[in-house]
Amino acid sequence: TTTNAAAGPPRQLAVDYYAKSCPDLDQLVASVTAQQFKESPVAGPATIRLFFHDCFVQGCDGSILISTSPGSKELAERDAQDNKDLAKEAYDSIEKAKAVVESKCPGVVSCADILAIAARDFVHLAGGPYYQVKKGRWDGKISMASMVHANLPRANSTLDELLKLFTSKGLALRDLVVLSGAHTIGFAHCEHFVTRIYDYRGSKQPDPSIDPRLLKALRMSCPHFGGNVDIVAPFDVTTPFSFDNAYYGNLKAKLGLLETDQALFLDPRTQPLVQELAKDKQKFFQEFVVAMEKMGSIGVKSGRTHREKRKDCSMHML
Ligand code: HEM
Ligand SMILES: [Ca+2]
Ligand SMILES: [Ca+2]
Repeated sequence: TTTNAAAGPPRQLAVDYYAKSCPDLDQLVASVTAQQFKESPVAGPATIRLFFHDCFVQGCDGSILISTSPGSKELAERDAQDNKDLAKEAYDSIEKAKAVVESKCPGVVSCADILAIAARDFVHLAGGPYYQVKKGRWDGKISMASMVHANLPRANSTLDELLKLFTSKGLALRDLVVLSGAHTIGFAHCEHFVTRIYDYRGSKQPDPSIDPRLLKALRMSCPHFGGNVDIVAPFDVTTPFSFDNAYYGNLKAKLGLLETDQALFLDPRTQPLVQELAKDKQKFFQEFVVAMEKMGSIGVKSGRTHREKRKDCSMHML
């Protein structure tokens, strides 16, 4: 075990945290995620991303689920610009799962834990690994839009910037590469890569590290100016709905969508990891599980202040 004097002893998460208080928790959440996966497939990738954005801002504490209080001057995290693209279906999944869990185990399970479980379910439903989720997170009470931007990566962050951010969360270079593999499913709006395909770093030219056919296709979907803001492109052009390791093979073939995706192959520090993961799907799965567990324990709330278990995950209880 490691000592962490400055932060105090880390709160222990445990797979069987609710074994007595809510023994069927995983099945209750699964009944909702399976249904959502069928009815609104966009909920899957969006919920995985929701979990990431929760953990990186104030730790995995459900802070991203809180709604802005009516009449409040300060917006909540979910209304921050960087969270605008998170599909409503993701929040709906968590609300629905919470309602089902509350009906069986009232006042017991945190929203943060439900989000962690739902994210795991959607990874698995899309063909990814199934793993046991450790639980015991408390919900936070603080949710401020102003805290979001500095704690999330940008689509054109450099590898050094990404590393700095991930390291500040206790994640390593390897975790960055492995967790980016979540981009094996899901889509991005044009705004996140439009500069890359028309005016890369002010050159008036596209990024030279994009496959010309992908470039052409992306330009057809996304005009430089005045395009439809709802248009999206898949992160993984080969298997956009399947949670596999194709993402890494794509990076080798210059098929990365964001600058940050392609950077993982371009940088000599991360290229060997990309090569490894492209070759071995099982290895990617094993490492993804470990990295998700690490991400899922960022800033987990302990102590008596600023913690609660909300009845309604979007409710702001101050
Ligand atoms: C490494 C830095 C990362 C950057 C710069 C980044 C950036 C982005 C951007 C710009 C989008 C598109 C959003 C949209 O237009 O709707 C996106 C989507 C997504 N991200 Fe990331 N991301 C990163 C890491 C991660 C991590 C660590 C995870 C989870 C473990 C993740 C999971 C996802 C998923 C699943 C989507 C698809 C969402 C959907 O289709 O609704 N990303 N990301
Ligand atoms: Ca949070
Ligand atoms: Ca895929």
